[in-house]
Amino acid sequence: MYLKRHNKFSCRRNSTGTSGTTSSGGASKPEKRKSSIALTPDDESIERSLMDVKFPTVLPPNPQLKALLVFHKSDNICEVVTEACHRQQLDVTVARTKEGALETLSSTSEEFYHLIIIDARSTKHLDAEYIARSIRHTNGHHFTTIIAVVKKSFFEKDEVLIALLDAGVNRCVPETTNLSMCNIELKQILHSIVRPHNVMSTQQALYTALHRLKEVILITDNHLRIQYANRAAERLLNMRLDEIISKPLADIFVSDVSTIMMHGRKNKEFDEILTVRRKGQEDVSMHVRVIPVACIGRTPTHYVFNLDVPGSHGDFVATLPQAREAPRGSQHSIRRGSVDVRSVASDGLRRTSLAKLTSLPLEAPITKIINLLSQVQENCSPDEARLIDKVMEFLKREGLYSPQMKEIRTDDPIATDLIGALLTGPSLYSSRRSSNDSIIRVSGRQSTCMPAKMKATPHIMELLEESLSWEFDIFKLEEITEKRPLLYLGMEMFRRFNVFATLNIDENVCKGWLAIIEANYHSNNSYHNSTHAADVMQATGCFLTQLAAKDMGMDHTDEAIALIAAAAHDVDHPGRSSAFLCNSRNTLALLYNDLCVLESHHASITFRLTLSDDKVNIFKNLDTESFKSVRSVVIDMILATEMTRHFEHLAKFVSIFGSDEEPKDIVQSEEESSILIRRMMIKVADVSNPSRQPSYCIEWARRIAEEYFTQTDEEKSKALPIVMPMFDRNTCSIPKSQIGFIEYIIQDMMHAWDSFIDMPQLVTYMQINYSQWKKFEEQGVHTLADVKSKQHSLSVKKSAK
Ligand SMILES: Nc1ncnc2c1ncn2[C@@H]1O[C@@H]2COP(=O)(O)O[C@H]2[C@H]1O
Repeated sequence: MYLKRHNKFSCRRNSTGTSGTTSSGGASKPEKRKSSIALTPDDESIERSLMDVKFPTVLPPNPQLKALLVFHKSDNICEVVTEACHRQQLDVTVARTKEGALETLSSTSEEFYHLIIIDARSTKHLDAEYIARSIRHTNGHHFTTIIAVVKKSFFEKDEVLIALLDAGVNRCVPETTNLSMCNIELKQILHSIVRPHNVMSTQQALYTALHRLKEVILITDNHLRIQYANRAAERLLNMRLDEIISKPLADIFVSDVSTIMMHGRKNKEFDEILTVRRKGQEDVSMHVRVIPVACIGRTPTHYVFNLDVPGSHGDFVATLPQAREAPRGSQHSIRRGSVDVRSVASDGLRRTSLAKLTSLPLEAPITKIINLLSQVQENCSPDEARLIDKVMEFLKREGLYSPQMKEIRTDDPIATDLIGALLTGPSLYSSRRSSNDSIIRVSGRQSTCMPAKMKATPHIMELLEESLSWEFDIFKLEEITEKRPLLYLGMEMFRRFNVFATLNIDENVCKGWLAIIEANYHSNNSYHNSTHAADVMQATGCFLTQLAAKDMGMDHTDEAIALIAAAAHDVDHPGRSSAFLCNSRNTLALLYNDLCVLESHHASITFRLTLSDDKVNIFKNLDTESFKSVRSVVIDMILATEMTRHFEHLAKFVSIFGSDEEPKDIVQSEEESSILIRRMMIKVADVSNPSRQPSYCIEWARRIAEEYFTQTDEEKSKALPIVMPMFDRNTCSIPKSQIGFIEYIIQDMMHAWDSFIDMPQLVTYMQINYSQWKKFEEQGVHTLADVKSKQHSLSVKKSAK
């Protein structure tokens, strides 16, 4: 139990500085109080002189101080302490027991105190040592001042006082019934301990800001020995903090740094391009600004270095790998002891770190411009350089940095064909004239509201028990549901994730929705059919489960949205690519101006179908605002599956979640983070087939190859431009296409997602499949027929076991 006594009005300094007392129960309105440790005349002069110095000193304003008094009863000592606190205008809370005191500081309580005064006169009623130790062990009480009131006689027994100080007490004060002595003692404590603690906590905030800064900051002492380095400095130098601290500055610069001190002695800033030495990496030229700071006396005691990469402006440093001993994999995966994938894939698919993303062929045009400007800046006058700095400031603004694919260079023409077709936008489509046959037959399907008959046989139910396993057999479900896997799996997922309750919707409406969505997938597509949709939904269910298990779970609405988007993300896919639709002047390409043609169509038709009939409208019970927000997230997720922006989505995700820190530590709104996670989740689910177990992976590869070949067949027969000429059923090597797909699209993405979500099986299966494709390639397995016969022999072997 603790008693809270706000004595805000019982004693306060009036405007003339004299003290007056008002009744705490009085109805008078509280005046705005002067801060609790008001600056004394001495303080004010200190503040003035600090204002005069060249560099700002951190003097945060005094907050309203809060004190917790832990006294088991209100005897005369306690009353004197309480009164002294009131005189110093502290906001006082009293606790009578150890439990009461600790309860107010517990993690669930929002209370915090600048000052805690514990009655340590006897251990009979209160164990002051225990209380102090517990406070120090409670998060967020680093800068709390703890005072122990002890018996005068204790000052002869230093072991008692030392034990208290060792437990975290800042000062032991003798008991007194003399109010003015107590008042003076308290004032001294406020000035000499509480106030510095307050300043230190502000400095801690500044250190945190420095640590997060994209620019590199180093602070040295007056002998140019490094005292502080921020995280960007660790990244730049490719060294850990303990390797950097105390190092002479000369060790990290190739350029001569002796002139820095000459400038410093004249209190002058230094501003030049210097070359930095980086451990195990190439040297890099940096724009170095050095500010000398005199903390004591007149000559510089410290130098603050601000290093900036000409051209890439900090973003370069942000994407550098964190200095750490991790020959492969993130610390995250090593910590959890993930499978040694090298042993599985010894043939050379190396585990790449997320930093490899920096070597992806991405370059924003803005980077080129900034590089050119930096070159100009090196040889111009200081005034011109300042102007260029300003220009670069503008150019650094968001939106100008969206990376685009540069030229793709692979050794293999099949990979070049595939990656080019997946990642390039409409400008690269051939402009050759072509037949304008529409291949989309949306009308007729669209208005069909399928009766959602379901017969969940024991066999289906048994299979669905495993529906959240990464090894779930989606092809078996396709077979036993007679090609209606989406309906059955969808209902199971909706049930498991409580979607009926979340959307406040009848199960039958959900059934109807899944049925109409499934009916609008083309069952004659070998790949983009409802089995693919069910597969993506199943992967999404696995990811949602894992996120929840890792305490990163989404809320119920977001889970429902993710499942809905996954189920519908390819609805009415014609089995031809967007490029094909553009080349053939399909109505959809005309409707969407050749931009994100398929994905725009999937999103649009999802809502057209859903809103077409109340019997399938799973959103009908949402209010207008909720519907708007659900709709926008579903659309965003479906559009994220568009592959031309693959690297943009991946790079954004890695830049936020790529380090080993918890996402919450990174300055990014929760909503922005959720968007990145949701996009990445559906993207990974969409192309997770190379990370499924080998027999499924081969089957998916066979299906997508068949679909690509059918497109090429049609392009040939209709004399259309051939989007992927290498995907000719007579000549194409399927293993080669899979090797390229894994190397260029899948690998980095799976590593990034695994590092975030902790599902090492994604990487392990990918490695195994990669090795398998390499082996097939060596064995001369190329065509669909070859792959089919391999599948056959593998399944025969499996059933013989
Ligand atoms: N195993 C695979 N091999 C080659 N391409 C694939 C494979 N899996 C998915 N894709 C492609 O990746 C694309 C992702 O978006 P879509 O589903 O629209 O179309 C998909 C296919 O074109």
